[in-house]
Amino acid sequence: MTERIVVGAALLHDGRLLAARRSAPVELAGRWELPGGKVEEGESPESALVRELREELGVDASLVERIPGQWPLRAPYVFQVWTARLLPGSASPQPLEDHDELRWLAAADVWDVDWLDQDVPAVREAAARLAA
Ligand SMILES: Nc1nc2c([nH]c(=O)n2[C@H]2C[C@H](O)[C@@H](COP(=O)(O)OP(=O)(O)OP(=O)(O)O)O2)c(=O)[nH]1
Repeated sequence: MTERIVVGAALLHDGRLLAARRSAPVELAGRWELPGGKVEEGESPESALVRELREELGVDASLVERIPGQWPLRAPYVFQVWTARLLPGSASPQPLEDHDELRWLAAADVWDVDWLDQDVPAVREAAARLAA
C-alpha cells in the first residue's frame, strides 16, 4: 500500500509547545496530539501543514525545521513533524476544528497531557527542541 503522510506541528512560542486535544473520532477523542492533518493530493507536506494550522487553529505560522524521521500511524499513514512558529501579527491559536482544548506546555509539563500513543516518539523529539 502506498504510504500517505500526516503532518504535525511542534508549534513553539515563548518556550512552550502547543498540545491540542482531539474531539473526534471517538477512538481518539480526549487524547492530545500535535496539530496537523493529512497531506492532500498534489500538495507538499509543508504547505499542507501551514494550511492545517490556519484551518484548525486560525493562525499564520511558518515552519522552522523538519524533525528528522517519521513515525508509523494506522496504515497507510506515517507521521512527519516540523517545528513551527507563529508569524508576527498572527492570531492566538483557537480550537476551531478537530480539537476542543489547547494547552501551551513548558518543558517540565510536556508529559502532563495524555498524548496519543503513536505520537509519543515525535513529541519526545519536539520536547528536546523546547528544552534546547
Ligand atoms: N493531526 C494529527 N493527526 C494524528 C496525530 N497522531 C495521529 O495518530 N493522527 C492521526 C489521526 C487521524 O487518523 C490522522 C490525521 O487526520 P486528521 O483528521 O487530523 O486529518 P485532516 O485534518 O486532514 O482531516 P480529514 O481529511 O480526515 O477530515 O492521523 C497527530 O499528532 N496529529
